[in-house]
Amino acid sequence: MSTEVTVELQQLAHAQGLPLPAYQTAEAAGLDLMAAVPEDEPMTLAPGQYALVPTGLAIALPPGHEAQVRPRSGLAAKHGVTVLNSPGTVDADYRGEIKVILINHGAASFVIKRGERIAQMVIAPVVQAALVPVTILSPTDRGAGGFGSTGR
Ligand SMILES: O=c1ccn([C@H]2C[C@H](O)[C@@H](COP(=O)(O)OP(=O)(O)OP(=O)(O)O)O2)c(=O)[nH]1
Ligand SMILES: [Mg+2]
Repeated sequence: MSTEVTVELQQLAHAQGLPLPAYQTAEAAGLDLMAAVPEDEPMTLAPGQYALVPTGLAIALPPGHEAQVRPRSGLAAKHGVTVLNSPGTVDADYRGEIKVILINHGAASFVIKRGERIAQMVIAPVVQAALVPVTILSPTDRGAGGFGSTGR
């Protein structure tokens, strides 16, 4: 079973009437985020275009956690629509509206209607680093090899 943390959720005025995000299945990792665009003003992404899409939601995460804004595979597979900065990072101390930067890599225009599930949000623990400046790093077998150094 997955672990559970309590996250305060604020539905902003322009999201009133939309359902709150919910896990779609028992072990789902992500909460679907909905577009809080006006009912009479859907947003259209022309091919190659990107935009900041409002969700009408703000959250207060417990310290030591983040929310990752990730694409929905269905939108990517069917329409070429994805999250431009994926995974977007929502910091635990952010109290503003969560927004999704959607980009249309598809060949056709993509219309985002109010309530459309545009991305998903995964809550995850965060480890902060205590950085220790050194002149020489501890050695390993790999060393500086990378980018295909172990062969194909
Ligand atoms: O997809 C995203 C990514 C970020 N944010 C919000 C929450 C996050 O805490 C804040 C800052 O995000 P980030 O650190 O990625 O952006 P930045 O360009 O570094 O801005 P800042 O200087 O405000 O940190 O913006 C979103 O709503 N959606
Ligand atoms: Mg930042």
